Formats: sequence, structure tokens, C-alpha cells
Amino acid sequence: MVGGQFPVFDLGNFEKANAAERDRLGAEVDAICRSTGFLAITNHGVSQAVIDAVWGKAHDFFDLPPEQKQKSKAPYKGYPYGYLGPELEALAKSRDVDSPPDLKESFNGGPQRTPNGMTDKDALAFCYAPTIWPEAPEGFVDAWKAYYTSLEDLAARIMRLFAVALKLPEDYFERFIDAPISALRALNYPEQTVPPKPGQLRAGAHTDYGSLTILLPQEGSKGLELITPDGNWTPVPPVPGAFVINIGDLMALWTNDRWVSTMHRVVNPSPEDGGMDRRQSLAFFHQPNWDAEIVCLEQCLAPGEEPKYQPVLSGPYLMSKFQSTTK
Ligand SMILES: O=C(O)CCC(=O)C(=O)O
Ligand SMILES: [Fe+2]
Repeated sequence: MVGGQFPVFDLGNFEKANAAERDRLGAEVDAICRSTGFLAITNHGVSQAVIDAVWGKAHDFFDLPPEQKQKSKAPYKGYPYGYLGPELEALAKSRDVDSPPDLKESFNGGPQRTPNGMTDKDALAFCYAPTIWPEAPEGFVDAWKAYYTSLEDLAARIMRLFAVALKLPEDYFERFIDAPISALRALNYPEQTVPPKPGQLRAGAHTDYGSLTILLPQEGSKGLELITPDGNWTPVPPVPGAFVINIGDLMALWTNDRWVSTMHRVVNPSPEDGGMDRRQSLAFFHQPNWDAEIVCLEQCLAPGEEPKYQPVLSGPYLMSKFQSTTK
């Protein structure tokens, strides 16, 4: 990690800085993304009222009896939105690692509108599939949509920062993200009253599939860990008032692995740390347009160097990764 400390980046400060200062701050972000790809973002401008509202509604939703939550369940395996009950997903399987299912439940919602003229069958059946909204708690849908909208905007601002960090024109990524297929996921890791199975975690080791993830872990919570460049698991500390950002596979692909899509996981609570404690988080997975073709950036290739990966299409890549985890 940069300087051994978890990096904290002031986004508002970057946005009002002059060009030279932005380049300097961009270089800092480049260094972070080359080493771990995880940083905390402060001064992000997202309204605290919007955050508190979705946080509270998600908490109330997870408190409902199981039969009520099941009313908004994803209708079949591999369906991306709605309620995904306990032990239905194993994130480690996205890396072809067999593992018991993760000890969590989630509620998932997709893009708020389908672009005009979208006819791709897979796109319509997968990322533009309807979100199965819960009837309760009251106000859930409005709170969800407000947070989703705020985070889509924040993600676009962070993509501008990333463009500066990569010495690209600041609006370079805009054409790839003007009809994004991002998903918001509210996660609940229930109190653990029975011991986990061997190898069973709250979230198995994985990388995220998109451009970037904006995570809001429960204040003061533990459990999220990342792999450092020297191969050790290390905790991601909660930073009050900040979002935790991590880059996903598509940034690694764009940059020919100059930036790392770092493996991370959520471990079970230890008895000293409150043992069975419940944990909550919100994860916004920013994902470029369904048909955005992610091709290695020339700027990231040394003269004569070949791209390590074949280009991928954002939507189909996401779909295949997601579906591999719910088999
Ligand atoms: O809940 C967390 O803190 C992280 C979850 C995560 O990494 C994921 O769902 O991709
Ligand atoms: Fe993740």
C-alpha cells in the first residue's frame, strides 16, 4: 500500500484544482492503482441524507421475515436483480475456485432505464431485466433510486479522475459510460450462529468485474480484506465519511495490467471482534455500456509490446462472470 497507509483521496479538492495540480494528484492515483487499486474517497459530494435513507431502508428490508423478503426474490438462478437469499452465491467461483456459498444475502437493482433502440436479447434479458422491488419497507424504492443516481454520477466523476491519472483526455471514458449498466447491491452478512463450513467466508476471494466499485461498508465494521502486491491479506480499514473505491477487471484490461483489479474478500468475524456480529454494506458496481468494447489502451503499451488480453464487451463479460457465481 502507498506509504503503508490506506490511501485517502479528496475528490472535491481534485475537481477544483488547476491543471498542474490535477496532473500531480492524478499521478498519485496512478501509483495507488498500480499497487492495490483500493482507495478511500472523501469530499465526494454525495448527500448524507441520501446515504442515510438507503442505508436505513436496506437495514429494515433485511430485518423482515424471510418469507416476506422472498416475495422479491430473483425468479431464477442467474437472474441478476431482486433479493438473493442466504447462501446462493459463491464469489470465488468467478475465478473458477470451487467453494461453499458465501454467508450473506443481498438485494440487487439494475439500471433505471433501457436506452432507446436497445434490441440485444441478452442485454434485455440480463442487465435490463426488471428489478423485483420489495413492497416493504415503505420508501425503499425512492431511497434506492436516489442513491443509485448519486453513485452513477460519482462513478462518472471518478472515471474523469482515472482518465487524468492515465494521462488521457479527461473525458476519454465518457463514450464508454454514457449508457452504463451499473448495479447496486445492498449486502447483509447475518449474525453467525453456527460455525462456517470449511473454506466458507462472508464473501469468497474475487475481483470485481467492471470498471470500478464504490463500496460503503458499515461504519466501524471489519472483515473486508485485500491482497497486497506481496501477496498478504490485509484489512481495508473503514474511513469515516468516505467511500471505498476499488477498480475492477475492465480497468486492468484497459491498462494491460498496469492497474490491478485486486483480489478481495470478506472474512468471518473472529470471537474477539464481536464474534457473530451482523455486517452491512452497499456496493455500487460501475459497468460501462453493454456494447462498450474494452481494448487495451495504446498509452499502456511500451513500444513493441502486445496486449495481454483479447478485447471484451462490457455486458457479455459481466453476464458470464455473474452467472458463474450462482451455479
Ligand atoms: O461487503 C463488502 O465489504 C465487500 C463486498 C464485495 O466485495 C462484493 O460484493 O463484491
Ligand atoms: Fe467485490
